Amino acid sequence: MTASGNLFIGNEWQQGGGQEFTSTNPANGETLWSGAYASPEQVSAAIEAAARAFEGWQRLSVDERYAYIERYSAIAAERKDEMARLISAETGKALWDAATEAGAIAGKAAVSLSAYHERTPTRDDGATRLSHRAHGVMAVIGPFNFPGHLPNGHIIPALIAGNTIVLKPSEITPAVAELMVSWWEEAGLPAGVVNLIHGGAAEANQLITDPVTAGIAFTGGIRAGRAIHQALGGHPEKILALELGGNNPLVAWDVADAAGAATIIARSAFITSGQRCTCTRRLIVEEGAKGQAIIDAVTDLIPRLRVGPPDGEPEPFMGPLIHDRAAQAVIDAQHDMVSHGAEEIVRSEHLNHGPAYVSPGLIDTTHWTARKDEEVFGPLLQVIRVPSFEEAVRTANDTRFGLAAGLLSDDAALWESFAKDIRAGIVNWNRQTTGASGKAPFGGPGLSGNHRPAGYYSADYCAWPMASMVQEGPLKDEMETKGLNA
Ligand SMILES: NC(=O)C1=CN([C@@H]2O[C@H](COP(=O)(O)OP(=O)(O)OC[C@H]3O[C@@H](n4cnc5c(N)ncnc54)[C@H](O)[C@@H]3O)[C@@H](O)[C@H]2O)C=CC1
Ligand SMILES: O=C(O)CCC(=O)N[C@@H](CCC(=O)O)C(=O)O
Repeated sequence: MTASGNLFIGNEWQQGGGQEFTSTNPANGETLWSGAYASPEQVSAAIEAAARAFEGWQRLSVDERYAYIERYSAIAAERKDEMARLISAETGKALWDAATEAGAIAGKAAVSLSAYHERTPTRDDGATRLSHRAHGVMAVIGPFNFPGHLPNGHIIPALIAGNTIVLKPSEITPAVAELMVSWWEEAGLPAGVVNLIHGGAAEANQLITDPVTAGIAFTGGIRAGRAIHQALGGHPEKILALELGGNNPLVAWDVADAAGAATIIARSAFITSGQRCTCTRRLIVEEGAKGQAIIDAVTDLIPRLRVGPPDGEPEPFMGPLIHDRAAQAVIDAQHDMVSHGAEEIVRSEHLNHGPAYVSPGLIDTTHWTARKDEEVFGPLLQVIRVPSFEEAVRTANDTRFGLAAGLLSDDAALWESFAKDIRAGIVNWNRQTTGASGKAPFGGPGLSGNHRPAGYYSADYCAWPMASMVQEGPLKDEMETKGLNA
């Protein structure tokens, strides 16, 4: 935390008045950061500061607002190594993986500006006019797994549109949020345009239900997403964008290069230790020799994936999970599957590096009798063998979620058919399910969100359209009024 405090309200750093908490490096258990949650009064003060700033901020032109954002992005680009090291230390991501996130933070501004112009165009033909207006104070609530890039992916489009922000990052990753907010301060942003509070569910709930908060951009799991949706029931006046999890399928069918497929599968399932919402959770293959060849290739590859300290040499493929409870949850999920008929192919195991580490696991859940359609947020990949491609697509769609899906196949006709029938927002062919493009919308149907995709379409939930019919003055009413007595 900064010398003067860990909350940023109205451009002042101040100590949190609520419960004290710490952030821990999952690779070694060391305390990385300590601070305190915002008190209820401080949550209110942050909202008030953002509300005061809104009037002036929304009156600036897009170009004027963007000038601040460009300054922030230049700082982010200059200091991306520092950010990568912090992300890696706070989340346990391999340093190379954290560096891609730090790069994405720096690269978000330009793409968000084109998205704003494309998605919220201004039109004026003399008689009708279309413009877009900001909502007001927007709450941004972030997850731990992309503690910089994902909140940043809400904040920048919201600021371009003219909103002001109260950010509540994950309580597991406060330090990354703090560094990011210090860059906004350094960029000279007017007081109150971006505010930072820390807290958990209670603080988030106060923030979103405050009558002044006009919009909520949330990225996280289904449980919190549902709680927010319920808390805002009966409040149609608030814009709510929920980016939630997935139980993402990857179908491998008619692929000659099984080893090549295996590397794509590994990058889909195990990158960031399986802690991406886009990670493949279910690998669907053909019964018999063809499917077995894919499974064998993945089985051979798994021991080659280096798991170790995020900054280790040689560099690891993946580091620890976010904490030891997350690691244990993977082991428990695997145990639950095995006790209901699933068969371990490569067992996910605790590793000597520390309690937050587990190795990648591959498990055949074809005969799992108590199948759960839940996101296991870690490096455990389920295999499901099916007799036909139709059954593969049916199995892929057999989920309440709908975030990402993929097909690995040499057959273009299968891809065309897959793309027509699969139900997911991100659907890839011969590419990993992870690593979505910021130039595309990011979200999906079902329990993966509430139909307000982020990424390129974030501009949509950051502004509302204003339609005008206009006639230049002086006023002269030339329209006929029917039913009017002379
Ligand atoms: N679709 C997407 O864009 C993405 C989705 N995710 C999902 O996020 C999850 C992992 O991140 P986590 O940090 O563990 O998620 P989480 O849902 O536990 O926490 C996310 C945020 O919600 C807050 N929160 C928790 N309970 C709340 C409540 N009742 N009301 C209001 N706020 C509450 C937390 O304090 C935190 O800031 C996974 O499920 C993953 O799939 C992660 C990244 C991207
Ligand atoms: O908004 C964007 O730039 C694209 C979204 C994105 O970066 N997605 C990442 C991470 C999301 C996650 O899984 O937490 C991805 O697709 O890997």
